[in-house]
Amino acid sequence: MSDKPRVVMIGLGYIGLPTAALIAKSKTQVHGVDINQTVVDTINRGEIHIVEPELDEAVSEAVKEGYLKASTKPVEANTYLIVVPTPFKDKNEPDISFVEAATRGIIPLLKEGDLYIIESTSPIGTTEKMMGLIYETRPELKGKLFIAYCPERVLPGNVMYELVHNDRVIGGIDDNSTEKAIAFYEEFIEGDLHKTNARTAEMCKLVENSSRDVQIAFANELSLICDKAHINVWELIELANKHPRVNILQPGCGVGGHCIAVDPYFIVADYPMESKIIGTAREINNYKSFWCAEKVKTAKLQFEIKHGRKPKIALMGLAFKPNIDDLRESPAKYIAQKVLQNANDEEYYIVEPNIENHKVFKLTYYQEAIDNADIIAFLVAHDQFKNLELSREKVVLDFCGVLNLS
Ligand SMILES: NC(=O)C1=CN([C@@H]2O[C@H](COP(=O)(O)OP(=O)(O)OC[C@H]3O[C@@H](n4cnc5c(N)ncnc54)[C@H](O)[C@@H]3O)[C@@H](O)[C@H]2O)C=CC1
Ligand SMILES: CC(=O)N[C@@H]1[C@@H](OP(=O)(O)OP(=O)(O)OC[C@H]2O[C@@H](n3ccc(=O)[nH]c3=O)[C@H](O)[C@@H]2O)O[C@H](C(=O)O)[C@@H](O)[C@@H]1O
Repeated sequence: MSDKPRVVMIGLGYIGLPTAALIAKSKTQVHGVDINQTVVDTINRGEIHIVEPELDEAVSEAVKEGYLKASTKPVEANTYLIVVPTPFKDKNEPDISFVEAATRGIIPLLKEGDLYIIESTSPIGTTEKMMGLIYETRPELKGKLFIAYCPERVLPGNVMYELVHNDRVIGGIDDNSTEKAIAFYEEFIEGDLHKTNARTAEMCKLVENSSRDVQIAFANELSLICDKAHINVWELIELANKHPRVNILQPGCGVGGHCIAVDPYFIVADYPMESKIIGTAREINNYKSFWCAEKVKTAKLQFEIKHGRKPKIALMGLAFKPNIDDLRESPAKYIAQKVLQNANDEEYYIVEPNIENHKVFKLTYYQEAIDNADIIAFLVAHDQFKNLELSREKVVLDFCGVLNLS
């Protein structure tokens, strides 16, 4: 067993578990903590509870070699990483209660010289707040701990690669904390490690995702304008992007996932007067989902008037983005819920090729839906939906450009 610092990783989800496995790979003993007993048991069997390429081998090896163990309670270590959820509450206010609970859980274990790092996406000032909480409970440790914030930037689906190769931004509550955290990450990260302070690092994460949200909002706004102007928005963007300094993103049926659709609110909640573009981008991206649902309803009515019968409608995709099975904050799911409200289930085919069963939606195989539907609404540009043969009689609503991008 190694003499390197023992690490406690609190939160063993989409980010905490891959990170724990990566640290364990460098022969550092990692103690993973999760409040979910099923998660803990699964990991201790060397198995995983989430879908992420290459994670199963990494966890199985780390557990087999004895470098990764999980439990529901933290143990004494030298380094503590907080990687728990940071959702939002009503009125789009950030909820840091998980970070606080995780921090409270380790306060009794802390000793002089320990390193405490928050990786959870957090509103500005969270690291300072947690420092306050720690020193309020353990005043004898004041100034004797290293405290830092280091946001995670990995893209789901490519986590094992990006964990190692992405650059990281590391901000301590003082220079010594930053240096100590850099020395820790240097052990297993190959990307460049950029030094800053905790508040800037917190803001940096929020800004990265807000920037993407704003850029997608621009594309979604264009799609609304182009719909009225009878211009193919996909062709338009492709042409505009031929300019050497223009790079417009793709419109879709809204922005989903528990990061880009959430994190910008962490800025807006604290700085509502100053964050006009960020707030408006959120509104545009949310509105785009509503607009798509209304388009489906209108197409249905028009069909009924024209043909004197109710159409069969296929909703293609439920996930929050292409080729994944994650439905968190999914605009496609929102649209499906919206159009199914007060509708007869029999009128709809719901298709999600990355999921076998869903507890609310009855799922249909995509080819069956395509063959039998009168109206086909593409909500997510899954690979399976590309290059499909569609009869000319069908009404096609391509909200995600899957037919144009094929
Ligand atoms: N999933 C992603 O793509 C990315 C997520 N992030 C951020 O990383 C943080 C974690 O996200 P995920 O790993 O996706 O969340 P997750 O929901 O997959 O996992 C979090 C885990 O923490 C556990 N947990 C909650 N409270 C706890 C506590 N007090 N003690 C111990 N365990 C506790 C939960 O049971 C869960 O297993 C969030 O702040 C998120 O915004 C950042 C970059 C990418
Ligand atoms: C700045 C950035 O690229 N952040 C990444 C993002 O991951 P996520 O999977 O949520 O991002 P994404 O692929 O842009 O998808 C978000 C949403 O935006 C939509 N989307 C994306 C690109 C585009 O041109 N048009 C569009 O409509 C997607 O369909 C999806 O609904 O958020 C992650 C996070 O913070 O959890 C972060 O680690 C990732 O690096």
